[in-house]
Amino acid sequence: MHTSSLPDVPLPAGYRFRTLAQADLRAALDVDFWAFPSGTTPDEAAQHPFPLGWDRAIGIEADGFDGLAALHGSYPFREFGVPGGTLPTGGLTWVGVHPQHRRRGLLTGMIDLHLARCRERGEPLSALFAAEAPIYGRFGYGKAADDVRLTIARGAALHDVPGADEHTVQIAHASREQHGEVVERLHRAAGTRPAGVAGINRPGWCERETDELQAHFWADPTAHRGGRESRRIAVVQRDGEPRGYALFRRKLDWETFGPRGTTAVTEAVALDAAAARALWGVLVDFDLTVETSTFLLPVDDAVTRLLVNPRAAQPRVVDNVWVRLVDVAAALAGRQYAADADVRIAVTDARLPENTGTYRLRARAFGEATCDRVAEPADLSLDVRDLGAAYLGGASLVSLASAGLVTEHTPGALAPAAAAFGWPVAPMSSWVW
Ligand SMILES: CC(=O)SCCNC(=O)CCNC(=O)[C@H](O)C(C)(C)COP(=O)(O)OP(=O)(O)OC[C@H]1O[C@@H](n2cnc3c(N)ncnc32)[C@H](O)[C@@H]1OP(=O)(O)O
Repeated sequence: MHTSSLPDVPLPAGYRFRTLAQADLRAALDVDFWAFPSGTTPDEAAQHPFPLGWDRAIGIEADGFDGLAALHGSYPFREFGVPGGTLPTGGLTWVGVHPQHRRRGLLTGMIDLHLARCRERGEPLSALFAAEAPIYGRFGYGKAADDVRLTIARGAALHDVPGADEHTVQIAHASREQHGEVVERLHRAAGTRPAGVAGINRPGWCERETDELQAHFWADPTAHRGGRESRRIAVVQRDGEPRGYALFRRKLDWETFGPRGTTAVTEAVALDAAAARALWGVLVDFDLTVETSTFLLPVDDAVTRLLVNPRAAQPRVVDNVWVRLVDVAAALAGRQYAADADVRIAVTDARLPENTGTYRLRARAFGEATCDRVAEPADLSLDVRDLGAAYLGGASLVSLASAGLVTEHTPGALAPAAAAFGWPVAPMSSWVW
């Protein structure tokens, strides 16, 4: 048992944190499957790549209990997209508590440990995908991004884009050996310059940065296919240069009157409008299918504009990444702003009281930003959770104020601050970690 390297964070009596190693894989999968019921067994799952690094996987043991009572981990995102740049971010994940031990404060202890370790490692942010949306607000995480999910009828009309017909689309079995490099390169480019405009990135975007994550991402176990075919890829090219790709799986269904297959697109990126038009033209027109569903797309993705009848695609908007400012001053100074700003913001943070205070943020539009603690009256005040919601530019401070979550103390301070906290491109992560 190794606990000495962990910060001293309390747990309820009878429970203790424990660092984990490869020998704990089965126990980790077992508690995970207790938390997330699965048709797969831990023994089966142990055959496939495990995405967590063991240096960041922490279990909880309980007196008189075999196995692990709880588990959590985090991914070391060194380059998590924030407006105009990237910041090191602890991507909280694999949070699970055995049903016998729930509602005793184990999640609370795990969050405290996670945030303490983020601070130790110099990660000014933490981010996560929430299994259930009500869980994480109490711990200072705000809903920072949405994604949109579409169901596009086969053959749906798309606007023409000049140059689209100069592209070719190659369709193949997807594999890390064949496509790992091109997918990584295009995915990174789509996050850095999603609209082809220099300096305007997509906040919330992050790469599968570790080898464990890459191996896990490309593994394609039959149990995870939901009855669909193995993973396929469409790569759109212009003059032999890849300009976008989509990962997808089809499923064939027959009814009395004919085929009713579907295509599920799990990730799609394109570097410009013509490439997007060429790619989606293929994705919405597979033989023997009636519709194409999408998974995580930015709410401002090109396809939402390419569709002549976007309403017919039944858009559903769902919470995507949640963000928690672990070090408020470093986080506020570590992003760019969409307008000049000079504003004093009072922040409350019950979980990390060292963050509570007033911050003077000074920024040039799309340029340098500084943030200092001040002992001055605040122009605006809000909780760290709501600062997390606004941080990636996805939630306007004005909209938060309309729900009573931001208070304007200096008349006229709110609107310019809201403009500065915005960003020209909607935030989103293209994959769930
Ligand atoms: C980032 C990720 O990995 S998301 C994955 C989260 N995991 C899951 O959803 C798997 C199934 N669920 C579980 O494993 C557990 O029930 C957890 C992790 C959600 C909660 O763990 P617990 O140890 O029961 O939480 P804990 O006892 O610390 O509760 C802290 C507070 O959160 C609240 N809470 C816990 N779970 C939920 C929930 N699902 N919805 C709403 N509130 C919740 C508790 O009521 C408690 O509130 P209180 O302080 O007002 O009393």
